[in-house]
Amino acid sequence: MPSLPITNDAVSMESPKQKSIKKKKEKLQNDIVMEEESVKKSSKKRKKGSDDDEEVKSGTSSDEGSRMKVKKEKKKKKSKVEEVEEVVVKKDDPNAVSNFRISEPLKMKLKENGIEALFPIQAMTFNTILDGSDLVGRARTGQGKTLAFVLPILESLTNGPAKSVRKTGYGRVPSVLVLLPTRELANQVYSDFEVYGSSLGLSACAVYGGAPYGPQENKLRRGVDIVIGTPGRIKDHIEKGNIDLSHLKFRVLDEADEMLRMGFVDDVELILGKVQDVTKVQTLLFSATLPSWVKQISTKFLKADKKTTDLVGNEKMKASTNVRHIILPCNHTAMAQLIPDIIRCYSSGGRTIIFAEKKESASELAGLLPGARALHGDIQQSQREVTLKAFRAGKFLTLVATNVAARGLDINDVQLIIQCEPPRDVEAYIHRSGRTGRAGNTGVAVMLYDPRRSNVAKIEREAGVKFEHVSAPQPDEIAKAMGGDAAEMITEVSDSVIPAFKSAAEELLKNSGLSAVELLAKALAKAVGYTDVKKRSLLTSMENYVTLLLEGGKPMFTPSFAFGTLRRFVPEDKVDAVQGLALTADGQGAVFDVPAKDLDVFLNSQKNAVNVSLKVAKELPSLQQREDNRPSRYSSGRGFSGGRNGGGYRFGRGGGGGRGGGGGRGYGNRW
Ligand SMILES: Nc1ncnc2c1ncn2[C@@H]1O[C@H](COP(=O)(O)OP(=O)(O)OP(=O)(O)O)[C@@H](O)[C@H]1O
Repeated sequence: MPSLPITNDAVSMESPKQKSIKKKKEKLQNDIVMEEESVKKSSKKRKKGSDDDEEVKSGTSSDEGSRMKVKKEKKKKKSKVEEVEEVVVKKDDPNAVSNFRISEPLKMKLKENGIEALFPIQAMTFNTILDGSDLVGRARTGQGKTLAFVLPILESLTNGPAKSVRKTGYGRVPSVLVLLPTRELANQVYSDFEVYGSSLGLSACAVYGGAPYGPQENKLRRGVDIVIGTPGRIKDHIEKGNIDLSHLKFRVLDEADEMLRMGFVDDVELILGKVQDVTKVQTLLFSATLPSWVKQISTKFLKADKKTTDLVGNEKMKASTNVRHIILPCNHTAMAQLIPDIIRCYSSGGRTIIFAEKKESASELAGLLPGARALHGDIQQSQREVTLKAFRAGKFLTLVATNVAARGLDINDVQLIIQCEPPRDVEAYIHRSGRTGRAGNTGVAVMLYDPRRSNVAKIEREAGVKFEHVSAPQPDEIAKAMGGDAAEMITEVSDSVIPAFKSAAEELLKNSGLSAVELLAKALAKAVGYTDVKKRSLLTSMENYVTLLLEGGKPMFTPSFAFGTLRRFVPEDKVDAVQGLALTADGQGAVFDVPAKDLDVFLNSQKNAVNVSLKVAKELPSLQQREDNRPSRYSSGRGFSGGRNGGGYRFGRGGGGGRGGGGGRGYGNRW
């Protein structure tokens, strides 16, 4: 049977009607902004015109009135926006929930959770799954692949083809088995099945390693309809006789490529092989990335007439289109000091997930960043769950994780992803950066890299992203990013505090030797916790270093040639202190960092050189890329083939450690 057509993502699927509604919404939103601006302006005018305290006060109270009016208006208009939205969903959207064979209780539950229409991957696969086909589904991160299998499975079990054959009652054996790569993902998918399944009287159970067997066994013994778990623990339960797959109706491989890459391929095969009559089971395979070797493997697990819905296909851009993909040069020594500023500039006050390659690096970095917590495979499972729950609840805003958090995790308001170094696989880049910009929201992914060692071009090429190149945030950018927040915080402080603090303020103004504006600037900085302005180099992002550009009037083929040129006119000890020297992409020069205190020595010594130019780089030029010859982490679909040598590092202490990773069960040991 033919595959479903490959279509573009949600953005390009807008109908003319939807476009016109979108315009209406934009107009309404513009109106709101314009009205706000006009109130701001009139309040400014009032303040300007009043000299005496009383007048300012009355101006302020009328400001408050205006602000409340704007808020009310805004609310009214927002609800208009929502109304418009609802009309689109109800009347015209072919993906409206009402257009699918979804039963009433499930519809209600979806509505309760704000879901009125299916996302494209869900809409395009719903009937195929409900009508009984095996399916390979692929859509970019955050596009709703989980509900793409949850909804039709639930309907099939309660109102569709699987209804008549499904086991019910106490001690029933499961009808659905979902295999996925991480424990955190198991819990997340479990809660989707619980939320939506309970509305139809179906129950689910999550089973994964690191958690006690007892409660899992009890639940399985009482009988569940859906089992979700990681391959190792599922296999254990099968072997202990706790899971009976004889009446299975659905097998789902979520994040299939990662499961197989992690070395779970034997476990997965063994589990899937327990199903005696495969003709009676529907198998679904979903991921945002489907390397060709996974497609080959899928022919082994899925029926020959399986369907494929691939919303990425041959499109160049494989990563999320809702994410700004940024790269920033940085050496490991500078990382822990730089990251807080990246968060200040790019997180919009939301949550940040930082990805480190190794467990030790994640713990170490979490310890160095105020308010951050670590999540990785060496942390006890119960603590992992506590940490993730607290992160979801907003109790802390920075999570430093290994790849355990790279796949599938859907956490509200993650605005920023930071990757401490380029991952080896393009798939890892796609999934990590996809923890933001989900369900139509936007986000930022910043990847740190060492220009001399990292190969970002490979990721750029294979993920199809066009990286924005930026340098370490400089004080003016930080002030710009935070100044608005700071001003808002000050504006929000009640005027009632003025009399209490006025005399202290007057005293400060009199004695500080600073103007009122300068003092206020300091107060704004303090209000957002930024008390020390640091300049950073463009190349390594190190504090108190400056990036210099050396050009010699002829091609510079190697770093040693550049060092040799420098040695001709700069004192030896100063050349030895140079950091991060890298050749420019045009082959005509080199950039490197020098301690700010040595800057004059470098610039003045060029008087002794002929045909050489040395100047402070205003921006980082394009640099030569290192070709990546590292072996692939997996081989021909048989899971992870070996560890990675080197790559370990210590934060703030420089240097690269060398520790073999991997071993055992693929990544099990790495994260
Ligand atoms: N039809 C819908 N309408 C609104 N929100 C939805 C809809 N479907 C899913 N969502 C929300 O979108 C978010 C992303 O969904 P989901 O986690 O399933 O994405 P995904 O494609 O599996 O991503 P990843 O590839 O990263 O695992 C979730 O918060 C989910 O609740």
